[in-house]
Amino acid sequence: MSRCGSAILGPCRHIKHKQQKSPEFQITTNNNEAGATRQIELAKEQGYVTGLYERLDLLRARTQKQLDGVLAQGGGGTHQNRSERDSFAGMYSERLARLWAVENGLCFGRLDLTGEKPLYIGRLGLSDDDQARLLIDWRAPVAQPFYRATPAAPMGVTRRRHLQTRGRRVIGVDDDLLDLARLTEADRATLNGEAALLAALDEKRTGRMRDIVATIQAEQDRVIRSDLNGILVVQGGPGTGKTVVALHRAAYLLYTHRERLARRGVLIVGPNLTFLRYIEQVLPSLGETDVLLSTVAELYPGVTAKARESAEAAAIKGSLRMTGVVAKAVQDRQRVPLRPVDIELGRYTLRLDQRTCEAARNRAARSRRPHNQARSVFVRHILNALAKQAAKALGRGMLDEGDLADLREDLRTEPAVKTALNRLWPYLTPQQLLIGLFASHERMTYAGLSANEREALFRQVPRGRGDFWTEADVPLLDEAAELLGDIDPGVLRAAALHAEEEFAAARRAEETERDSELIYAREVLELTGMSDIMDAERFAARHRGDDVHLTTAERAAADRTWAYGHIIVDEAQELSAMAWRMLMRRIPNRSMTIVGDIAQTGSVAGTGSWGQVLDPYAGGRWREETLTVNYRTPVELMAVAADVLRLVGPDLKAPESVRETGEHPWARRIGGTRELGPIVSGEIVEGGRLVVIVPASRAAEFGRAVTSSVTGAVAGPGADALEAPVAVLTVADAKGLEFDGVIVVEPREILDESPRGASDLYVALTRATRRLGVVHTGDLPAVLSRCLGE
Ligand SMILES: Nc1ncnc2c1ncn2[C@@H]1O[C@H](COP(=O)(O)OP(=O)(O)OP(=O)(O)O)[C@@H](O)[C@H]1O
Repeated sequence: MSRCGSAILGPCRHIKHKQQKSPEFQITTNNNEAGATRQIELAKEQGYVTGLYERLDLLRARTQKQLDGVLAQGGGGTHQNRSERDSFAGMYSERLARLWAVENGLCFGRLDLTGEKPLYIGRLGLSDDDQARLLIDWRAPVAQPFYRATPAAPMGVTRRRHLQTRGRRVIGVDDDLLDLARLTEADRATLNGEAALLAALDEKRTGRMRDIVATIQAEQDRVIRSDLNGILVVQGGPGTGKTVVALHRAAYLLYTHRERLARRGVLIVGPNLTFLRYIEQVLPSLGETDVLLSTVAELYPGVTAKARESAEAAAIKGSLRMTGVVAKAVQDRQRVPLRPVDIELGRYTLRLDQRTCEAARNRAARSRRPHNQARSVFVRHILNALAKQAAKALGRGMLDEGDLADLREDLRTEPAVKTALNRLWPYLTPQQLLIGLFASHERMTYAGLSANEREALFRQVPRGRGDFWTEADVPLLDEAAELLGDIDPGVLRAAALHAEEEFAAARRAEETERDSELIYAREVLELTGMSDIMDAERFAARHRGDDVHLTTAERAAADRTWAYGHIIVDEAQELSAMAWRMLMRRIPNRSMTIVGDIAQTGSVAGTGSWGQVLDPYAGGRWREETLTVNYRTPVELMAVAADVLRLVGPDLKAPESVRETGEHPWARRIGGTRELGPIVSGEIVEGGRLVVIVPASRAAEFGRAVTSSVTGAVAGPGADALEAPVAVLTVADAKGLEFDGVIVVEPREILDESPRGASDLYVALTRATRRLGVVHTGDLPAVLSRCLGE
């Protein structure tokens, strides 16, 4: 027992810690007879499981044959024939993928029910040719008692058996006896209620999250099977299974509402790419592949938001006030010129005065259409005025409507008129709008940003197509897209044809014109950029129906206006108000699962309460479930973290750890960075994963110190960080992840470097499944000294 820890074990869960078994589960026999009975049970289960795999092989062979048959028909025939073949081929491929996905752990449980044949529970449902049930899908309603039955409420279950398998071999059975009156001597030989869970929790970490289908706990099962409709918030401390439960919920919802969700798709939003990598194998292992995993940074099609920026800039951009700023920035681009605009047309000069421009602008604004669509109203008004002037100039006096229409058309294609119209009311992509805004103090002032805000947000116009966009820009691009509306693909294509011409014009402009003109020229280039053209092509292709081969997730990812069937948000406390606004646009039916922990909020733009985030969209109509048991962090380590949690909020309650390991956390004072390497080397977990969590402001320095002295160590986020034996990460990068061992470096600096420093330190201290160490140069922060002090 640690100095600080105490064995706080779960409330009324059916599986408890080994040393804390409830009397019902403490029946064990250790003699030879029991060993023999156990072997007999194993052999029986092996027989059944072998039969299931034979059935699975048969179904795979049959489905493969059906798929081969369809593919052998080739690509000929009518459009209808082709489309039917495509959909059959899609259906068989999908079924085949599902049958292959369940190879590992096909069957993991058995339910013995009063007066009925046992039910075997597994990753999918199987029946024989006479439709007799062989295996029940874990998501089916009849499988529910496997996760929910307790001795107090057995739900008709007399025994719940966990089958441990390796490949196709049954290597162990592990029983919960729920109806003790029916206990036989043979039953007593295989009792070991909590073994399956503890075995799963004790395994070394591989850098990838595993599914928990065999050991879902009752409070988690309630969340997984909660109704599809409405917003469900799952609040829970670190390690309570929020992520893993959210993923199983996705699989459950797809199974239960397959048709609805297959059409509209499910989106899972995670905090960063490393995290998505960490969880990406869970759903495929449950046989579900057509789900879109994304970060907020990737939610705007065609934009890769990789650039970094200050926390201050991100916080400004995350605030709801930016809706007004973006709206003003659009207005700013609907200019009324300060002086009349002269348009040279050969021998004639036409003049656009301010009154005409203002009238055209007001008419366009009154149309209430987005900027790019309202442009046609503006253009019509201006062309009318110019046509009348031109008629006069040509000495043609009174013209009828037909003649005027011809004149308007001639003027529309005149380059000088086009240039004038583009300046007065340009077609704008969201990218152009924001690039122009952040590159100009004048525009930012007009949009309502203060001097300090302008200072934080100012960015030069990008020179190339390098990393320009940040994660916090993405909701702003989305906001701008709403206000600007689409640009007609025809216009974009025409613009592309003139790209070369415009490139030259832009270069000339760059040489001769003032700053704002330069920006304008660059924007023209952006407007004619290939990425926009490709999007337009894809858009057109989708409308022609050419995109049938895309999965729902792929189609959804390419379409900013896609409305999903369900959205799951993980680490949801980190999202800014603007990010929520963007997400809510993608889920008009508000069917959402939001998982997170308010105590772990690290982002300055993140949230301090679920009501604050959700009430504007759901008006109080959302429900909350709480997860209370920590499956990751052992008792000994959680005692350290609990002290820090009190710093986050004196009333916050740490989750109860399910395990004790007997391994005590340690703290070591060092003289300098040089000493870090040997300490890290000494903590490497053979065959497991170790993370060194460092203050963000010194990530590069500590990264170098560790990677230069520890073989195989990597610094910074990414797939390598998950796979390497040692990774050096900041708290933000380690959020949501877990490791066998954790070393937290300079906790004082982590506390001090952000207004949410206490939450950050809490997150850092709760990443370990087994070992925790703290390394510091100065004094240990007081909050750690109770458990780690001398
Ligand atoms: N019922 C269970 N059976 C086996 N393992 C479980 C179970 N529930 C949770 N776990 C394991 O506990 C660990 C923590 O789960 P998870 O990462 O989902 O927690 P979390 O609440 O999202 O944590 P955090 O808030 O710190 O990100 C994971 O390894 C997960 O697989």
